[in-house]
Amino acid sequence: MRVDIISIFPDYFAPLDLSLVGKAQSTGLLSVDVHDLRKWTSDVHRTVDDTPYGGGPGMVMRPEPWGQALDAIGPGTLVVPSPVGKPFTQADAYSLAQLDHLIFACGRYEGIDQRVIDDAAARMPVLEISLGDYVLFGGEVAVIVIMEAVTRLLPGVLGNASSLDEESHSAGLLEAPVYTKPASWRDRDVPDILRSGDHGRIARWRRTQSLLRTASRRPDMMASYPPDLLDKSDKAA
Ligand SMILES: Nc1c(O)cccc1[N+](=O)[O-]
Repeated sequence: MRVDIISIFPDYFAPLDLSLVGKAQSTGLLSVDVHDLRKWTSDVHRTVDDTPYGGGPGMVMRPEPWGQALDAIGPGTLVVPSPVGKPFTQADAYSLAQLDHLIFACGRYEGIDQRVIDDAAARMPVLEISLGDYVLFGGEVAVIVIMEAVTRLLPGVLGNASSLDEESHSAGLLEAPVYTKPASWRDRDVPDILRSGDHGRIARWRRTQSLLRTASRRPDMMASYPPDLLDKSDKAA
């Protein structure tokens, strides 16, 4: 997978050289190129913003630098993290992980001139994605989150791909609580079932805990969980 990131703060993306994303780059599973938007400015002050038409607070990112940057880097699938985007889900991470070329546009200020999105959409798929209903300074941190969610799904990145099967949000439920040694810690013991060695009962316990946790914390997920995936033993939970 090829990834291009366009930002006025390219240094924000140093974390992508760390951990598994960094390893994915070093093993050739992923290439990440970060571009300073100001490279496509032509004035002495390397201006990327201007006042909004129609008035209002703040500044808007000018279309010219973005248009030239996307002309140079595209086509690909343009991903624009934005508070007005579609909420990002694990399903979206899986979809993005299937693509060959992602281009991330990091907006700042009050956002990017709408014509940049409209012009790009005439030449490539454009996805406006939101991480949540809150306001950030810009799209950079959202790109790091999306990059981590997507990279870990690339074949060969995780040593044990089966761990993807049961983790939260992949199976449509929150995962069960996890424990490790010691068996007792500050007078709190690991549930006996997990030390029983009875893998069938352990699997059922984890399933029950997953359903209970999802029902109590994410009723929205429970409501959209396919009923035919709930079996008789679940209903007893
Ligand atoms: N919420 C927000 C923002 O305020 C600015 C850029 C991106 C996002 N987001 O992805 O959620």
